[in-house]
Amino acid sequence: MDSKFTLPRVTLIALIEILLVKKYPEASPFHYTMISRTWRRLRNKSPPGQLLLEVAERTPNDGIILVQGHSTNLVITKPGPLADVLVHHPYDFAKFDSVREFLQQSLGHGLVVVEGDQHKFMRKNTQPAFKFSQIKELYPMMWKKAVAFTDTLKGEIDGAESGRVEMSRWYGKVTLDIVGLAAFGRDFHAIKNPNDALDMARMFQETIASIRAIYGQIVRDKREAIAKKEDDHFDTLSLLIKSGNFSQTELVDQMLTFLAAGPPSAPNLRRALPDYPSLPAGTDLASVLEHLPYLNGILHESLRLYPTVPITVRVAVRDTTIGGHAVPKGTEIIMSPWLVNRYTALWGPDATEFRPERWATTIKGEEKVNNTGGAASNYAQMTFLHGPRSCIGQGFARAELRCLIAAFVMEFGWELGMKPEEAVPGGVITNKPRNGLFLNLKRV
Ligand code: HEM
Repeated sequence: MDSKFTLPRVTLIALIEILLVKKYPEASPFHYTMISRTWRRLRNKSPPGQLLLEVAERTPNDGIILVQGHSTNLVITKPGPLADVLVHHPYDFAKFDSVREFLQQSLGHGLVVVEGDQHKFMRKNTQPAFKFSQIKELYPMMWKKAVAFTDTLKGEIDGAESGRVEMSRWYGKVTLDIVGLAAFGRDFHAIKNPNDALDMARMFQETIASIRAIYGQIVRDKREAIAKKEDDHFDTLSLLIKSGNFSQTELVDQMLTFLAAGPPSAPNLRRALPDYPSLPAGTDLASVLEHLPYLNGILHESLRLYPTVPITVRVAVRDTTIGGHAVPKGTEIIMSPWLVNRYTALWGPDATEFRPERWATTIKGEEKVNNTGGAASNYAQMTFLHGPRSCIGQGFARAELRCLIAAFVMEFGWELGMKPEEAVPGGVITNKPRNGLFLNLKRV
């Protein structure tokens, strides 16, 4: 990277720097650096967000790094400024029109896409479907699907004691099944029948129009069932219809949004679930799984180090402030869960190490789950963002991952089934295994 700093480049940077300080005198207290847009090219060679992390690690900063390309960008790195953007005045910032237009093609006017008052209204009316008591009700269904997932993996190794399996294909399908049941009360059976006509992952690529038609029908069916009082389900769609706040089109858009968002990872377990795989009547699975320190440590640590959304970008829609500094309308704001989640300033020198034990605290000789991973601020964990534009499905996603990890470790031991250097994250908008994820599974 240092070789990029040739004399003409440094001169240019210095010139831009002077102009910037003139144009934004209030920005002068920022510890800032000038970064050329050519870094974008470099970024493609490393996981999205990695370059921003390297910039932050090299640049002393108080939470905001000014990056000047053809427009002014602020990279937000620390809790105070993150809280300003995400929680204190979130509606001063919006997604880029181009991003929204792109998402709109598949998600219509779903929650991810809308802004301002429309977002406030929709969020308020969608939130009840995702509250804790609601998710608790979904645990047994998620568990059933997690066990079906392990059965499918056993089939993949032809019932043998061990075998090599590409995992990402299957977790996409099982999360689709879980979201299908949770959102519509409908089982797509994607995991059992890879060629099912309702295999949404494939259909998304084929034609959005036909998906909308199918969802339209599902919504109409559900409305009819509710009208005839035949529906007593806890699924999200039932709750949204019953709220009376959404039109037919809005309901279809929300459903598309949830399905697109779904797919994004024992001994104590055996003690906690002695009758595995069955759950004796009355088992409070949510409270069993949420209190296992190591299971939760693995879950939190995986989400921390491999955030599904590595970078998210906003634009200031009015003159505003961040961290006490004036930020003019039009300024671009870059927030990177990849950067923040791995930043030594927030996590210490072992920031990039996978250490599930950081999420457990020993109290009176007993290991208890903690929800900070030892970081001083909640904002050090940005996988689901924070505030009114945070992931509304985060409790749901954690619950489903707890079930999937638990059922998986009850059935299998594993080793990496590919070269370690090939098991790397990639993707442009979302993080996923660049070359698939091959594991050598061994029945336990
Ligand atoms: C590990 C799984 C998941 C991760 C890491 C994740 C992460 C995120 C992130 C980072 C955002 C904010 C995106 C941005 O503003 O740039 C988001 C938004 C959202 N997520 Fe998730 N998500 C996950 C699973 C889910 C699930 C399972 C659902 C629904 C069932 C869901 C529903 C949504 C919705 C509706 C939004 C938009 C919220 C709003 O703008 O008000 N997500 N998610």
